[in-house]
Amino acid sequence: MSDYALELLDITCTFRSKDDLSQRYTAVADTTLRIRAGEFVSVVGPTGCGKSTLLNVGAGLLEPSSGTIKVFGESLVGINRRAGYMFQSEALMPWRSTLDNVMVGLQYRGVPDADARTQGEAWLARVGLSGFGDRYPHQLSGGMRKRAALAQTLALDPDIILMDEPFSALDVQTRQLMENEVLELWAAKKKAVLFITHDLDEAIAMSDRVVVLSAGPATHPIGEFSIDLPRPRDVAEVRTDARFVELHTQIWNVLRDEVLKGYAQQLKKAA
Ligand SMILES: Nc1ncnc2c1ncn2[C@@H]1O[C@H](COP(=O)(O)OP(=O)(O)OP(=O)(O)O)[C@@H](O)[C@H]1O
Repeated sequence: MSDYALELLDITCTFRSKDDLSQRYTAVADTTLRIRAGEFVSVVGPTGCGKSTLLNVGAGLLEPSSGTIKVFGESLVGINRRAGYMFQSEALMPWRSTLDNVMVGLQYRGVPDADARTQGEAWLARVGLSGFGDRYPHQLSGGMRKRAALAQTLALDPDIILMDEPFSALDVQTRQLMENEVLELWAAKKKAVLFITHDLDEAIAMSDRVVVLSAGPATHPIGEFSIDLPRPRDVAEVRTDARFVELHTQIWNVLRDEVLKGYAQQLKKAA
């Protein structure tokens, strides 16, 4: 079996420009990204560079213009059924209770209702939401909704977890609590994680490896850093570690110019 859970090989994604349909825009070019089984990899890059595009390619939601995707060594066709996703936006269905939201994926998979309920309740307990199963999403705080979404994703026991800035809407303290919870759950099950974030501190604190993308167009990896900080980690405490500071400086040296380029492009687009 392949060592890699997910391989994005020589991926290029070209879109019709949103502003002028006769123009084409190459968001991502010739990008190769491999994630080992059990590895936690973060991808950082300037705003609008193509991070979500790569994640969508890995999820099988977006077909690249060229390149190959492999899942545990097999070429991916259609949706990546070994992967679970957690996006920035809320994925909970507002008309379903929290427990029903967690159960729904299992029910779609044909798990009998009683089993789905037992597993759903166990997942709610694992993410600290015991007793909240009958609440509706609007009756939960932002952090609780993220916990419910996490339970919904992990209940399906995916071998690969794709996360696109899942905690960016949360306040700093809640965010750190959630990051620690994700690390604990990950340490127990050791799934492959592809984590997209704007936040370099978050990327370093969580990951085994951080990949830096260039500013667009034709975004591609321009740096890769192994994060040799010991585990288990507390995301707040690890930030004071001398090695964390050293890694942050090294990665920021690569990322800084790209962030400035990305920012200039956003200003140009807005003008
Ligand atoms: N379906 C599409 N059609 C046209 N252009 C697109 C499409 N999807 C993405 N793009 C463009 O591709 C580029 C990369 O977008 P993407 O959302 O992947 O960036 P990102 O790094 O995730 O952004 P952010 O950091 O703001 O979340 C952007 O310029 C975006 O406008």
